[in-house]
Amino acid sequence: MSIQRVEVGERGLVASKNIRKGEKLLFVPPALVITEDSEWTCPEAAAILKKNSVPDWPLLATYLISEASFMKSSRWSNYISALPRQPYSLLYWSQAELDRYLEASQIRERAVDRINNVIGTYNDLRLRIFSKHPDLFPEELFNIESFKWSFGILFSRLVRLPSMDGRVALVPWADMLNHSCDVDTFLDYDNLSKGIVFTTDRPYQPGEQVFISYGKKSNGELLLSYGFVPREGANPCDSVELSVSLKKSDKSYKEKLELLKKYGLSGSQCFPIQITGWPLELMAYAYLAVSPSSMRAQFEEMAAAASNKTTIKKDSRYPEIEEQALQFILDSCESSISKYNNFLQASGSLDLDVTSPKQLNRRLFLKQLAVDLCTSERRILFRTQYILRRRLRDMRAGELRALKIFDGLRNLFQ
Ligand SMILES: C[S@@+](CC[C@H](N)C(=O)[O-])C[C@H]1O[C@@H](n2cnc3c(N)ncnc32)[C@H](O)[C@@H]1O
Repeated sequence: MSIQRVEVGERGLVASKNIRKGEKLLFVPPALVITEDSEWTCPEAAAILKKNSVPDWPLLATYLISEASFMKSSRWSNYISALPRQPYSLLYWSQAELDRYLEASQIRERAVDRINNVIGTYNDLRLRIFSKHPDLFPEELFNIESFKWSFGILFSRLVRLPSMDGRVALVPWADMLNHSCDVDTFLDYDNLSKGIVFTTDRPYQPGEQVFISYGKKSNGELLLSYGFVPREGANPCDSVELSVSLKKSDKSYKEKLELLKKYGLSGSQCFPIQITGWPLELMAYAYLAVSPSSMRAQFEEMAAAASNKTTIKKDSRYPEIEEQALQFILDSCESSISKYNNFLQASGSLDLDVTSPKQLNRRLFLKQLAVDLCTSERRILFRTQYILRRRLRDMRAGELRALKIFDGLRNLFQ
C-alpha cells in the first residue's frame, strides 16, 4: 500500500498490488508505536507526569505536545509533521457553531461535554503539575490550544488494541487508513508476527483505497471524534438519540423520578433508536411515564427495566397501557422531527451574514456536515414514526373491531 490523495478522507492508503481476502497487512512493530510507555525526548517531564499518576490519555496528549516542541530532535518528528494541524473533530467547533448547526441533534451535548472534559483535564494538569514546573512545561507550549490539538489527534487516530489488554496506541502509517462502514476489520497486535496488523475482509485491486473499521459508531459519533459523516444510508450502525421526559404534571411524578434515579436514570433521558427499531429500555421508560397511579406496584420494575445497569427482564408488557406508551414515544419522536425540520428548512439561508471568504468557507463546510448528520438522524426518526403510526392504527382498528363484535353480540342477546 502507499499513501495517496484519495476521494474519501483526503489522504489514505491505496493498494499497490492485488490484495487477497484474509491477508495480514501493514505490520508495525511495537517499537514504532506510541503508547504511554514510549520514551520521552525530555525524560524529566515524563518522570514528573508518572510520579503524579497521570492516566494514559492526558499523558499521551502531553507527550505529543512535548515531542512536537523538540521538532527534528524528536524521534517522531516525521510522524508529527505529517499530522493534521487542525483535526476535524467537533472539539474545534465553537459553542456558537455547535448551537447554530447542531441544535436539533443530541450530539451537540456530547460535544459540549467533551470540550469541557478536555478543558477540565488541561486545567487540572496546569494546576497540579505544569504551574509547578514551568521550566519543563512552559505555558507558550502547554496551553489549551495545544491540548485541543493533541486531544483532537487522539480522538481521531488513537486505537485500542484488544490483544494488548485494550492498551491505547498511536500507530504511525496504520493511522493513514480511513474508515468504511462496509468493512469489519480493525487494527490489532498479532502475537505471531509481533506487530500491529489488520486482516483484510475483502480483496482489493491495485489503485483501490483500503479501509478499516473505526468501530460500530453512529454518524453522530463519527462526526464527534473524526469530523466526518458517512453518506446517507451507508452506515448500518447509525442511530439517533431520542430524548423522552416524564411529565411534571403527572400525579406520581416524584415517585417515578425517585425510582428512575435509583436505577441511574433521570426525568429526561435519551435512548438510541436505529433504523431497525428502538430498545426495550425505551419501551420500559414509556410504560413508566404513562402508567397511572393505580399501577404503582409495577413502577419499580418498569424503572429497573428502563436502565441498562440491571439484568431484570426487560420485555415485560403491560397491554392496558401499551397504546399510551407507543403514543408517548410517537409524540417524542414527532417533537424531535420538528426540530430537525426547522433546522434543515432554515439551513439554506443560515450563512449569508459573513463577508470574509475564509469564514464563509468554514461555515459552509460545517453547515454541510450538520445538514448531512441531521438528514441521516431525521431519516431514522421518520422510519420510527412510520412504524409507530402503523402499529397504533392497527391497534386502534383491532379495538374498534372488538368493540363492533361486542356490540353485535349485545344486540343479538337483547
Ligand atoms: C485515522 S485518520 C486517517 C488518515 C487521514 N485521512 C489523514 O489524512 O491523516 C482519521 C481521519 O481521516 C478522515 N477520514 C477517515 N475516514 C473517513 C471517511 N470515511 N470519510 C471522510 N473522512 C474520513 C477524517 O478526517 C478522520 O478524522
